[in-house]
Amino acid sequence: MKKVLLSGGGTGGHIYPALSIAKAVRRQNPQAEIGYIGTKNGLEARIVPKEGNIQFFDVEIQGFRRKLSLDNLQTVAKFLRAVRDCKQYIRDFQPDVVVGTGGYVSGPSLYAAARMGVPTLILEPDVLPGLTTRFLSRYVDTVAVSLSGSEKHLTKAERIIHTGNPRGTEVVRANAEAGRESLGIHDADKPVILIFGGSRGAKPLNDAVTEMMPKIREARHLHFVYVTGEVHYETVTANIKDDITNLTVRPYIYNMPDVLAGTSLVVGRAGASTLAELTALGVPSIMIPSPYVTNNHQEANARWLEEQGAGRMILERELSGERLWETIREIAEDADRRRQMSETARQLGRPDAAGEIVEELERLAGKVS
Ligand SMILES: CC(=O)N[C@H]1[C@@H](OP(=O)(O)OP(=O)(O)OC[C@H]2O[C@@H](n3ccc(=O)[nH]c3=O)[C@H](O)[C@@H]2O)O[C@H](CO)[C@@H](O)[C@@H]1O
Repeated sequence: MKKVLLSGGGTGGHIYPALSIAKAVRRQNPQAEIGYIGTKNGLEARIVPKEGNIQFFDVEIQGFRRKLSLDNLQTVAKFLRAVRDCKQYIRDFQPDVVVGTGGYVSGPSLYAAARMGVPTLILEPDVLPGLTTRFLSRYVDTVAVSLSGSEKHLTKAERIIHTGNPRGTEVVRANAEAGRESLGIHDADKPVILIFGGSRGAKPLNDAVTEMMPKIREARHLHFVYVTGEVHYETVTANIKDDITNLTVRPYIYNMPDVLAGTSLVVGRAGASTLAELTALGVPSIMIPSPYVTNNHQEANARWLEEQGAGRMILERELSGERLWETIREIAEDADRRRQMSETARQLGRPDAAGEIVEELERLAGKVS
């Protein structure tokens, strides 16, 4: 397999799995050429170029509204234009296989590829497949699912394989020491508590963290890494005094695999990639699922983790600085409990996911060429 064209966007949960696949492809064939179809204004336009050596093709696309609306006519027009652009990119790049990892942009890319007879695979990261996967499932050659249960919503798919999320593979290869160093944490024995609200930050979580700041300042035996999300950074940091020595605040973290590998406890949202990362590494967590997602799927994710004993869940409507602090304290200060949660989490992980996906891509590429 020499040329792979990836496509996924909007949030980290769709971009990072695609990049993990790119890395796994290159481990097998360092000469492989990788292309990426994304939107100019999406997070992918910032993240993908940082990987280096990936050709970026941009398309314009917008999502469908669930209600009947005039906007949807415009969406259809944009979709058709995007399909035309993708066909041109595919003709230029000549990929052996096209891979989608979700987000609206995967729609035209995979649809165009399937129509042109180029082998296609889509990865579904969540238990409840999104609109794009449901639409594409009848056109693509393979749907790779991350969590069992997805398959029953994808009855039109020709072939479904269970792989897990490739982000799991990437984090187990990460370097914990480099992660801590990059944040200026030099004490190897100090438990690190990483707080982040998905790839874009979460205001309700930030409010709770602001409320517990006096407690954080006192807990010198712990180190807190607090990722606010780019858009919230200025407002949040304006209220934090800069003399808190056991706290590192960042708007965003680009070397998350290394940072996660050096983390003792994560506090955050329950998106699919985050879950894959925590379970592959065996990091205990306190999840505050986002209630603003389709079919409340993050609560299902968080509940799944809690029921197995790998994490704790606090619903956003019950979140307060005090409640969060108590839960952090219970786990952070009990090393045995952390070890137990960590072991349980690790048993749920799928560290081989990327390799399994690459194997399927090889099979698909070989089928046609
Ligand atoms: C709000 C929303 O709609 N979220 C959805 C979105 O994922 P969303 O991007 O919100 O969340 P995910 O947990 O899936 O992915 C976040 C990714 O960003 C990384 N990260 C995060 C912060 C940071 O500073 N640096 C960094 O690298 C994390 O390590 C992770 O790899 O798509 C997922 C997959 O369909 C869904 O499960 C989520 O429910």
